[in-house]
This record gives sequence, structure tokens and C-alpha cells, in this order.
Amino acid sequence: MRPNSFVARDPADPEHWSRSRLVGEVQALRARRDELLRGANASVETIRALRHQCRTGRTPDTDPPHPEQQYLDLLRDCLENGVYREGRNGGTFGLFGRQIRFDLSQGFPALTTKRLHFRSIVVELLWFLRGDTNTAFLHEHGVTIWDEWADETGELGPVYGKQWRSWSDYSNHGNFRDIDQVANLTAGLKNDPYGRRHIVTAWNPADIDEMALPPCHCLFQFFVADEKLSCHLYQRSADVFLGVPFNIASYALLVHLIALEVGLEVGEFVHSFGDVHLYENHVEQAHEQLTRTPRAMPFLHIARHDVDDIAQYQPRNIVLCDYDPHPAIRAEVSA
Ligand SMILES: Nc1nc(=O)c2c([nH]1)NC[C@@H]1CN(c3ccc(C(=O)N[C@@H](CCC(=O)O)C(=O)O)cc3)CN21
Ligand SMILES: O=c1ccn([C@H]2C[C@H](O)[C@@H](COP(=O)(O)O)O2)c(=O)[nH]1
Repeated sequence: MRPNSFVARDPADPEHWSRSRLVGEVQALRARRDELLRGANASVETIRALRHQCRTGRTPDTDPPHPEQQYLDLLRDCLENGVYREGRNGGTFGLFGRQIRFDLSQGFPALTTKRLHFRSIVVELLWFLRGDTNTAFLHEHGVTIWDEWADETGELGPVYGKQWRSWSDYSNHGNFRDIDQVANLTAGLKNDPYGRRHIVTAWNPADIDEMALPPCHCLFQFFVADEKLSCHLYQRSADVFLGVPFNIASYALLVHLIALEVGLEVGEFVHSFGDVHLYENHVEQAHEQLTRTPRAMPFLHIARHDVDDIAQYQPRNIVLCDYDPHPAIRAEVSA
């Protein structure tokens, strides 16, 4: 008997919701679970499914899909339908124009089908928010994900941090000014929450040639409704195996930090992709990940609420709780 079909469910059956029947089912499930837990031949997935049934009375088959399934579907879509092309830094299987979304109130969208190095994600986001473009800060925190693109002094040119916090504007007859898009964003959300102009863009055509890598997550917009803050990102180019899991978690974290700053609850993170691709040297890893079943989503704890500027958080102030993923899957980044 398949464990997932252990609870006989037929909504047409008038007995279906009878209390005694449910109690009986739950007792039988608990007994079966315990039996499985004792006999070491049960997979973790089976035990989880049974625990889930005991808690909710619902089989995973009838539940809404796990939010992470959208990512797994995107990964499979690249694998099965991506068009192979030789590009700047290797061959990829690419698609154009896709979208996924996460309700951040349901849990934090850190992938559970492989372990993410969450601290790297936190440190990288704080680095952007500091307006920093040199890898020294990343190195102080043991993060090396930008090393391949930095020059010998650690500089990356006017990348995300520069554009987010001090976009150079020379347009006013040579009178120079810096534009702090993040400060404008939080001020805008406080002053006119329902405004339609809450946009930050890292795509600065005048600076592209100076950047070590043109921005991939290049424009995002915030939206407020029902006291909840949502964010929509446009990512022009997306490395579905290595980059996208980082980008999802990074923007989910950004929504939490901005929501705290402006006094709102978190809403949705909507993620739109231009060119989304699987590098050919990630195909095996993608197959491995697609054999795995998502686990319960973790949640985020921000252990400090008294910062004047969002850039003042320390990595240790931001903690992912109840994160119990499948093991990491190693892959080479194509520079
Ligand atoms: N080809 C490519 N893909 C990217 O995702 C990417 C770039 N280039 N260039 C700029 C940044 C750097 N990013 C990176 C770079 C490396 C990893 C990476 O190697 N991740 C590993 C472990 C990272 C760690 O231990 O901190 C992983 O398994 O996720 C992730 C994102 C995202 N970006
Ligand atoms: O946050 C990021 C940064 C980069 N990427 C990926 C997307 C591409 O695979 C490369 C960039 O190469 P381009 O030739 O400039 O498109 O980096 C990502 O997924 N996420």
C-alpha cells in the first residue's frame, strides 16, 4: 500500500467527515508512522508525508503544490525545452520570458532541495545596500562569490551597490549629484505607499562599460496593498542552477528588510526572467536536484529592529530558522 493513499478519502461518502472515522484514521496513521519510524527502511520523505497527514489530515497529493515546485519546474523547463546555444562563457540551454512568485508570509523561499549558503546571500545583499563595489567587505565575511569578476584591487566598477545608493547624475548643466535610490524608495513607500513609481534600477547605460558584469537583476518595483509590501524583479539574465536560488533568497530578504523599515507586513515576491538558462556543465546537478522532494520552508528571524539605515544590519542579525534542506550540490560557476 502506498503511504500517501493510507487515508481513504471520498468526499461523496457521507461518512467522510464523521469524527469517529477521522479519529480512527489518525490513530491508524500514527501507528503506521511509528511502525515505519521503527523499521529503518522508511525514507525521510515517507516519514515526512505521514507526519504531514497526521497533522493536517490531508495527503500531499491533494495539497497545493509546494512553492519551491515553481523553481523545480523552471529548472526542468530549461533542461527539457531550453534551446542550446554557445554563449559568451559557455553553452547553455536557454528560454526567454518566465515568471515565478512566492507568498513571503508562508515562509522564507530558501530552496530546500539543495542547501543554500545563506550567509553568502545575506552578506552579498548587505554589501549592495552599503553601496559597496569592492570585494574587501565580502572577504571580511568569508564570501568569495564575486572573486572571478574583480580586478587585482577587488574592484568591480559601478555595479549594483553604486547604482542603488549613489547613481551619478550629471544631467543638470554639469552640476553633479548622487541619487540614493534605496533612500528614495523607502521615503516613497512611507509618503505615498500606493504610488506606482517605487522603482530601483541598476541598469545604467552610461556606466555599463565600466562594470565588471552588467547587472543581471536589473530593475525592481515595490507595491503596497492591505498593509503588505510586495516586490517584482526583472532579471535579464539568469543562471538557473547557481544564480537564481541566490537571487530568490536575496530579494525575499530585501522585501523583509524594507518592510521592517517602512512598517509593513511582507507580501509577495514576483520574479520575472528574460534569458533564463541552464549551463551545460550543470545538467547532471539539475537531474540530481529534480529527484528530490521539497521540505518545509524555513522562516526568517531578524534579530534587531533599531537600525537607522538598512545598511547597518550585521550578517549575524539575520538568521534563517528551521532550515532543513537536502545536501548542497556542487557546481562550477562560468565567469
Ligand atoms: N555564471 C554566473 N552565474 C551567476 O550566478 C553569477 C555570475 N555568473 N556572476 C556574478 C554573480 C556571482 N554569483 C554567484 C557566484 C557563485 C555562486 C556559487 O558558486 N554558489 C555555490 C556556493 C557558494 C558559497 O559557498 O557561498 C552554490 O552552491 O550555490 C553563486 C552565485 C551570481 N552571479
Ligand atoms: O545575480 C546574478 C548575477 C549573474 N547571474 C548570471 C546570469 C548569466 O549566466 C551570467 C551573466 O552573464 P551575461 O552574459 O552578462 O548575461 O550571470 C545570475 O543568474 N544572477
